[in-house]
Amino acid sequence: MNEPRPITEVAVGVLVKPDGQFLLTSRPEGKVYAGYWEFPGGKVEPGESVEQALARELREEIGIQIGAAHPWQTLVMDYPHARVRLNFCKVFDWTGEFQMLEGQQMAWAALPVHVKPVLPGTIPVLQWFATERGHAGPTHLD
Ligand SMILES: Nc1nc2c([nH]c(=O)n2[C@H]2C[C@H](O)[C@@H](COP(=O)(O)OP(=O)(O)OP(=O)(O)O)O2)c(=O)[nH]1
Repeated sequence: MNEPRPITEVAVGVLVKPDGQFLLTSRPEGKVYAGYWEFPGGKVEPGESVEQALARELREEIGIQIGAAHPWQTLVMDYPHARVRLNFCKVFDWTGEFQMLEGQQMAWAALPVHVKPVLPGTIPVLQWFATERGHAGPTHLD
């Protein structure tokens, strides 16, 4: 049997506003899946917890300071370029102005999501939201 591919831990932030809208950002030029929409986050560095990595990534990428990160769901994705474990955390509190420090775009979204394309690893999150919110019908546009 083949050895499983090594897994890269990724911390992902699901920022939710009081009205239920959630933040999506586009992947910057130069990264794999450039232009695809996702929840902001990035790889956990050695010695960091998921919560620490999330706070760092959101500070570096979108310029905000987050309050508590609430672990929500995890998902392993096997991409051609990597095998990743996405650690999705909900975040309800943050301070600072949003700044797209890597030239991304941002969008506050609701179901169904209108920005496209969305990253494959983002689609299950939209389905979790749909279940949580009793949303029927498509979660995003193809
Ligand atoms: N941030 C984020 N990454 C996701 C999501 N869904 C998903 O499959 N991924 C994948 C894409 C990448 O393979 C990996 C995240 O790595 P990344 O390239 O964004 O991480 P990073 O900011 O640390 O990048 P770098 O230092 O390697 O440039 O997780 C998502 O919703 N958000």
